[in-house]
Amino acid sequence: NTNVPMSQRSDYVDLCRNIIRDMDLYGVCVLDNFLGYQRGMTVLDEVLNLYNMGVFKDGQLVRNKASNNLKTIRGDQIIWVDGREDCCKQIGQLISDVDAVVMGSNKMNDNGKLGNYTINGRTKAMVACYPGHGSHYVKHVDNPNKDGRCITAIYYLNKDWDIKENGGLLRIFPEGWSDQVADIEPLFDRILFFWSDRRNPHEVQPAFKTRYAITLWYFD
Ligand SMILES: O=C(O)CNC(=O)c1n[nH]c2ccccc2c1=O
Ligand SMILES: [Fe+2]
Repeated sequence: NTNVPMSQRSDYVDLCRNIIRDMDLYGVCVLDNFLGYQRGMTVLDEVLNLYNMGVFKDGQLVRNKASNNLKTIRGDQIIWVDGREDCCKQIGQLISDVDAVVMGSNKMNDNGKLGNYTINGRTKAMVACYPGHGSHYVKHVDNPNKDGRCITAIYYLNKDWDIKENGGLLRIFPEGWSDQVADIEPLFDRILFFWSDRRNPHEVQPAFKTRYAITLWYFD
């Protein structure tokens, strides 16, 4: 039942309850098979098409930690998409499905909030590509200084991803969980939610295969 709108899916309520519970307990939530294989592939095709059109901005320059010289490697390459562009209709559908579960969870929670937030907006979709060759993202907090973003939602597009071979693990260091970390593999059709603030410092470990993800940040 992945071709019906998200809010009509039979497991919609379960998905939202799952998000509410995990966000309240851990501040992190991972859902697999979010769109289903078919629709996941249509989103991947649009992203590959964008990449092959060369519209991604060059990634930020980061010093290659491995070599102590100043050889720089390109980190993530990104493009912002609002989902209504002709070339991004399927990405647009993904966005409305993520909206449906985030807003659904927001409304469904007994206090009508998700983690004391009343979500009322989001950024456009940031399509990111880590071009392999060790490209990574240093440990950081998405929203360290209360810029309004409260939930990070990341949809992964990487088929047949072998974490040992390909790297690119997302490691979250949830605050308050002493030495526990959350290791998330960037697997195809997986979606991840986490609080964007200082509760969730995280890093993208070096990737050795092209690694795609689509990120939305929700505001309250
Ligand atoms: O891809 C992931 O698994 C996690 N990704 C991140 O945490 C992440 N966080 N903040 C950014 C800001 C600008 C461009 C890319 C990023 C970025 O990939
Ligand atoms: Fe981040």
